Amino acid sequence: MADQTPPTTATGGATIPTLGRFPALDRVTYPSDMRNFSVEQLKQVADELRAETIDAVSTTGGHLGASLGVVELTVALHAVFDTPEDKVIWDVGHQAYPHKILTGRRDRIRTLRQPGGLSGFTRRSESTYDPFGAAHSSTSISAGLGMAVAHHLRAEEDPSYRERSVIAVIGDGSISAGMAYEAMNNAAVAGPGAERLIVILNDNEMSIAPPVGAMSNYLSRLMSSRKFMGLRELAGKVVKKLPAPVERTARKADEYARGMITGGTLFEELGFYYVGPVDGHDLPQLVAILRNLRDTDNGPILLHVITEKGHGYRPAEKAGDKYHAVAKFNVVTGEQKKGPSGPPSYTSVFARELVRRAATDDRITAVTAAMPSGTGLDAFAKSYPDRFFDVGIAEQHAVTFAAGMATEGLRPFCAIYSTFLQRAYDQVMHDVVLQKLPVRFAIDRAGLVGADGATHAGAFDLAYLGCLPGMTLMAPSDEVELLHMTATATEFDEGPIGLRYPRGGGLGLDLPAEGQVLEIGKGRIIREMGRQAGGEKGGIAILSLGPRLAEALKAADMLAAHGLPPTVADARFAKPIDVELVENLARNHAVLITLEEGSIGGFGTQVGHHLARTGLLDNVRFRPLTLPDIFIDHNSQDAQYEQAGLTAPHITKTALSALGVSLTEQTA
Ligand SMILES: Cc1ncc(C[n+]2csc(CCOP(=O)(O)OP(=O)(O)O)c2C)c(N)n1
Ligand SMILES: CC(=O)[C@@H](O)[C@H](O)COP(=O)(O)O
Ligand SMILES: [Mg+2]
Repeated sequence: MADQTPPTTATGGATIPTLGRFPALDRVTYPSDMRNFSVEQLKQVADELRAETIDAVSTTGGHLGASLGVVELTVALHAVFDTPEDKVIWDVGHQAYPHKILTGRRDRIRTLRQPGGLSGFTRRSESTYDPFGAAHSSTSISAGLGMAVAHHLRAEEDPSYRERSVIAVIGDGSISAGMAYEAMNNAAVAGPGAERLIVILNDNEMSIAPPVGAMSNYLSRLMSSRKFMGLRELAGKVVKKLPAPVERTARKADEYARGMITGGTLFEELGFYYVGPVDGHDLPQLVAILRNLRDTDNGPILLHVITEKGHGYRPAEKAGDKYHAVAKFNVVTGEQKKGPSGPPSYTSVFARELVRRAATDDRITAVTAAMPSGTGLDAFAKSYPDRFFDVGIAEQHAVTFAAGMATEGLRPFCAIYSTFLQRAYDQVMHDVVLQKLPVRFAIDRAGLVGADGATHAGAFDLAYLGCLPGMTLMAPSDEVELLHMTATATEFDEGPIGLRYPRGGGLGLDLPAEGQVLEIGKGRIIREMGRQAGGEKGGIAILSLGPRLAEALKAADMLAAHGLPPTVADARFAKPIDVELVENLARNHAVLITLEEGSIGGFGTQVGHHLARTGLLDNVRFRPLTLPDIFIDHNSQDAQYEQAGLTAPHITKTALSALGVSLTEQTA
């Protein structure tokens, strides 16, 4: 088969096999199909796999750069290990597209991130080759260690249960997070089974942005101070299997000797057997090394692999972001098909106001956990590099770091996606809220986010922050409101405050030159029709929090067409709720609907609780509209909200049915 080399095509300066002609890859539906391939054949599989990945993502969009960097590693892992019995865990899972193609999902790879299609991350329910679901980073070593230890326990109970290798592949960005260290700290002492854990550090010197921090510097030094490890050195390095106590003594002596000669690596100090650095694009070498590691139970092992993000596709290699996440694109030119430029994103409006305010307030600082462009703080960094802090993928640290700054009289803005702030919950509660520290949380990507799906949905922040005593929480209904709320957060020194806003563009409203400071805990009436229009049935009130207000207004028009124009109010604050507004709406309307882009337990719960405690619930038909109690899969944001039942027709239907009016009755 090696002589069946496919013709090649120039694509963006890179040379890849002609699309659609994959003689080697076509023979591989599952990894076992290539386990008897020669290394030459595996190389051909890798070339074709890269081309197939590029072609597929050009039609779907997605996380291309990370996937291209691990093509050779993916082929080598599946060729050498007995997957799915041996477990390969991809940290984050955004680099797992080639893995999906090789593990029975090639026929669906062009449904990636599409409605009803493959997830953009690993997922247990999708394949037995995905032993652990991911999307939030830095979980792979913990999960892998758990599996390795569990395998051993199971094997002890049941002799037919063969011991397995567990491989966790983690990036240089993801290894900066605390969880990775917690896992490594535990690995060498976790007990029997842990010696079957192989951590592969996929070091491409990139996170989403260039990686930051001492660990990243350390890895660069480690890489540049040692030449790539060759097979000969490896053979000397991998100690033969010995009875456990002797082995441990031998390893101690070995580590000591290496420490004396070369300075032990951090990983060796943590009890890992460090192997590397090795060239992660040299497939024959990778195969040989992995075979050696597979056949030793001398771990836990850390294999340090050097790769290039975007490798093998010139437009990605040349791009500053290495094509971390791309829209659909032209394979030949690499040009991305960005849609028509819509209104400015919420993110950029927040950043604009923050930058403006920071010009006259040097107490404002900004903290991101490895998402400078995603949070818009790259703009802040350009203007105020000394007041900008990218702490790496370290949300917990980011929050407590901001708390420390707040104790010194600064006005820190901690800008974190809603879904990633979940990881720092105890820091929010214990380090910030309990101490009433004025940390400002800019909670981006609140609500449903589209193609990243359930793992990235900002569904829960209203619930998990709203229940904290002394927390103030705002949600803008449009971009002008976001400007005001950013201004409000800047001036609010009474304690912690959060503003949550969605992924994507605003309504295209004209933005005033500056935001106005809002009165804390006060909403606003947008239309006051429900009371008069209610007639004998009583009127309808819709109290909306956040950008669903646009749908509330559409529903208001629909209800008006039914002769029942409602009152519509914008709550602005999820906490403290505007008690006066809520009570008036409840007293003066037969139906009160709350609306929010968040889960059960959020704004509607706060309102419902107040109504119940004051007895007002006895007299009003209260209908809280929230995200449903399910995880909503990847889809367009609009389709997700449709599925969630948070669109104008749903609101209308809810209002009418609460009044006991059927739609057919009204249309008749
Ligand atoms: C807890 C958490 N914070 C932030 C992110 C967003 N994120 C996804 S991938 C990524 C960079 C990962 O870098 P690295 O591990 O080096 O992988 P690479 O993309 O370079 O292969 C970040 C910050 C995340 N997925 N999870
Ligand atoms: C993999 C990951 O977690 C990020 O790359 C995420 O997909 C970014 O999402 P946004 O596109 O909303 O910034
Ligand atoms: Mg990286």
